[in-house]
Amino acid sequence: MLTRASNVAQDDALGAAGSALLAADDVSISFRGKPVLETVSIAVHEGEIVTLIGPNGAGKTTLARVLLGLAAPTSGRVLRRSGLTVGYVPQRFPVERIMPLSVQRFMHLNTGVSKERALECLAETGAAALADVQMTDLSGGEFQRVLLARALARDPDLLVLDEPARAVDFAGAAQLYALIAAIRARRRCGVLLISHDLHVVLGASDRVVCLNRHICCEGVPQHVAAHPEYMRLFGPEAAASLGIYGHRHDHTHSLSGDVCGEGT
Ligand SMILES: Nc1ncnc2c1ncn2[C@@H]1O[C@H](COP(=O)(O)OP(=O)(O)OP(=O)(O)O)[C@@H](O)[C@H]1O
Repeated sequence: MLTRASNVAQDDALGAAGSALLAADDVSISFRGKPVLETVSIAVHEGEIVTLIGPNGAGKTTLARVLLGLAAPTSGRVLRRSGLTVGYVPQRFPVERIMPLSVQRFMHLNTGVSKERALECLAETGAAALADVQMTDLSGGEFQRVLLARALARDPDLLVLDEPARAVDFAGAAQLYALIAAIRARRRCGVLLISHDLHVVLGASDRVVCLNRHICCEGVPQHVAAHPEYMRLFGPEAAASLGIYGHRHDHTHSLSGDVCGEGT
């Protein structure tokens, strides 16, 4: 359940950020006097996948939390489209190991989602067969699909996914990002992704924002991959490898990741 920071404006001031669903405007935040974000502006629009990348400790999760109203910025504003529904999958989601909890029960826990809706959303993320499995028995990739299904059950306008491919191998990460791209194509929701899996995730992104306390560079993946600031942060090898994986979004994907249509 989201709480709202006092300076989240739910108003028409989004004009400043165009048709954004959610935007940060010159946001700064410090913890115990240590600056973590400095004058950061970012916006996520309907139907686009924006990926936030940056080294460990760059402030990515903090920025997501500020955008969601879970942390109050020291200065700057967060602007949210009126009535916006957000599905948030945080980086860590501890599941009580002592208490038995099936996937089906987890889907209902504090959500008020019906059994049918829960099963529909599990099917959408390819996790329908897991409904009776215990949460503690899920693999890393299965766990992420269940978390994603739970976020989708809110019928969100915007998905915020913090490191969804953490604890997932390379092939599993590619499948997961194909799934996220397919969900975006079907639902036309906005997606804010936080990731370290640069060469997989950049191919699934419309826009990349490279953060290291401040925004170092941003733009379409190819632009960011060639940017000197990106190369400085991640090294020329990382930048070169992106050329192999970059693709234009001129098609959509099925749940299995297969190309299944033209023109997203
Ligand atoms: N509530 C807090 N109190 C104090 N310091 C914090 C708090 N939240 C975050 N920080 C600090 O802010 C910095 C940025 O953390 P954050 O988790 O946003 O980075 P990140 O880019 O998401 O990192 P990672 O890629 O390792 O997950 C870190 O130095 C972290 O210790």
